[in-house]
Amino acid sequence: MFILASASPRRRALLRQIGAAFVSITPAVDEVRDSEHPRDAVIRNALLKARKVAEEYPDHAILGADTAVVLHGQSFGKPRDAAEARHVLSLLEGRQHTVLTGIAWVKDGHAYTDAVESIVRFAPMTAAEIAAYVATGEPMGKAGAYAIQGRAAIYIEELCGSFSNVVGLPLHAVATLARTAGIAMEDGDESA
Ligand SMILES: Cc1cn([C@H]2C[C@H](O)[C@@H](COP(=O)(O)OP(=O)(O)OP(=O)(O)O)O2)c(=O)[nH]c1=O
Repeated sequence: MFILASASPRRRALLRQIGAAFVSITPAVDEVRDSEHPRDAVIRNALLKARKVAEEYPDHAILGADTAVVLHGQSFGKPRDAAEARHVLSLLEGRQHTVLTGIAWVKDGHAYTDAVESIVRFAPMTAAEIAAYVATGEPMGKAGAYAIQGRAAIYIEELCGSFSNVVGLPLHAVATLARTAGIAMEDGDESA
C-alpha cells in the first residue's frame, strides 16, 4: 500500500484503472511555475508534494505528480478564474502545445523522479465556443484550462505521446520508476 500525495480525483482514477493499492493524502505545498525550466519545475513540484507527505509518513512509499501546459516557452498551471481560463484557451486554440507531468516516488529517504512530455494539437475554437466551454466549469482545476478526458475532447485534433500523462499521471513511467525504486504498486506484488 503506497500513498498518493495528491488531491486530484483524476490521478486517483488513473491509479484505480491499473489496480494500484493506495490511499491519497492532500499535500499543502506552494507550487512553482517556471517558464524557463518547465521540466525542472514539474519535477520539483512533484517532489515537494511527495516530501511533504513523507514528513508525516516516513515509512511509506509516496508518489507525487505535477502537470503543466507549455506553449511557446510559457508554462500554464490551473486557471485562477474563468477569465484566465478563456485567455489560456484563446492561446491554445488552433495550435499545438506540450503537456509535461513530473512524477516523484519517495521511499526510505530516497527520491526517484522523471518527467513525461506529450504533444496536443487543438482545433480552432471561436470565442463563443471558448466561452461556452469555460461556462461548463470543466477548465477549473485543470492545467491549461481543459480536460482531454472530458468535453474538450471534441477540440483535440491530435495527441502524440501518453494519454494518461495529459490527464495527470503518466502510468507507464510511474510503473517503470516504481520498479526501479523497488516499490510494489499492487498489494501482493512480488515483482517489485
Ligand atoms: C491538461 C489536463 C490536465 N488535467 C488536470 C490533471 C491535474 O489534476 C491538473 C493539474 O494540476 P496539478 O497542480 O498538477 O494537480 P492538482 O492540483 O489537480 O492535484 P495535486 O497537486 O493535489 O496532485 O490538471 C486534466 O484532468 N486533464 C487534462 O487534459
